[in-house]
Formats: sequence, structure tokens, C-alpha cells
Amino acid sequence: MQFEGSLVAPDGSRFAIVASRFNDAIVRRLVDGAQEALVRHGADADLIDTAWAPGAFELPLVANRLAATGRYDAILCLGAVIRGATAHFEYVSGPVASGCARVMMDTGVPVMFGVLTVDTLDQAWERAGTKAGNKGAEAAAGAIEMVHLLRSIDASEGQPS
Ligand SMILES: Nc1c(NC[C@H](O)[C@H](O)[C@H](O)CO)[nH]c(=O)[nH]c1=O
Ligand SMILES: CC(=O)[C@@H](O)COP(=O)(O)O
Repeated sequence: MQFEGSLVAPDGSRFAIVASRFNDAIVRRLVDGAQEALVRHGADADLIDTAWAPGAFELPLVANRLAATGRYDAILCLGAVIRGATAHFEYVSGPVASGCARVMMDTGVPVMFGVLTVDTLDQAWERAGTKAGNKGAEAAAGAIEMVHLLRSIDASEGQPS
């Protein structure tokens, strides 16, 4: 058997975008990119919910609560963690990444990590819809692929290999 996900959202698939307000001038571009990419790949805009958290550090908890509702086929966590003058960058970016992965493994709901972890504001702008693409749109494409992939694996249960 070979399993892979297409980039066309299955009918009725529901998505949640969890975004952080810290550096929101950048994060809003990630959210816009994600919403546009989901719809362009066939998702129903009415089936895309968005939640805003204070900062990236809070994203995993919000993602966990949304995943626990059972309403969503995939969740996108979007944010922008930009290095400052202290070690705070490490204490935020590390737990956010591991927290998002933990939610995905604990709940079985795909949680796409669309959080920028960059050293400079320029690097953030480059990844929010300019010369390095849009990490929100990338997260959206990955979410759709994961929904398809997991549904095909689940559908194969009990079938001979
Ligand atoms: N410096 C950044 C933060 N810091 C805030 C934390 O995410 C968190 O909200 C606070 O520590 C309270 O728990 N958040 C970002 O998203 N990006 C940053 O660059
Ligand atoms: C990622 C951060 O928390 C960072 O932006 C905070 O800046 P600083 O390290 O100068 O306090």
C-alpha cells in the first residue's frame, strides 16, 4: 500500500487557526495566507474557525482545547517569535514547538507548526508573504495533506496489505 495526501480539501473538512497577537502585524499576514490557501485548496471558508491567543507560548493550550472538541480535522498554530536581547526567545520558542507536537500526539488531530522562530524582523517579514513565502499558507497546505493522508490510512483499516 502507498499512502499520500492530495492538496484538495475533502468535502466538509473543518480547520481551526490558532494565532498569537504578539507581533500581530506579522501574524495577521500568516493568518491571511493560511485562510486564502485553505480556500484555494477547496476548503469551505465557513468551516474555518480562528482563535487568538496573547502570545505564542499560549498557542498549545488553545490548540488542545480546540482539538478536544472533536470538531476539527486539523489545527494550524500561527505566530511570530522574534529573538530579542535576552534568552527569552529560547524559553518561548522551545515550549511552543514541543507543546504543539504534544497536542498533536495526545489528541490525534494534526497540529501544523506555523510559528516563525526568527532572529530578526526582516526574517519574519520575508516568511510572512514576501521573498521567503508565507508560513501560514505552507501550514495550510500541510494541514490539507494531513487530513487526506490520515483519512486514507484510517480507511485502510482491516484491508489486506
Ligand atoms: N517575545 C514574544 C512573545 N512573548 C510572549 C509569550 O508568548 C507569552 O505570551 C508570555 O510570556 C506570557 O505567557 N510571544 C510571541 O508570540 N512572540 C514573541 O516574540
Ligand atoms: C522572543 C521574546 O520573548 C523576545 O522578543 C523578548 O525580547 P527580549 O529578549 O529583548 O526581552
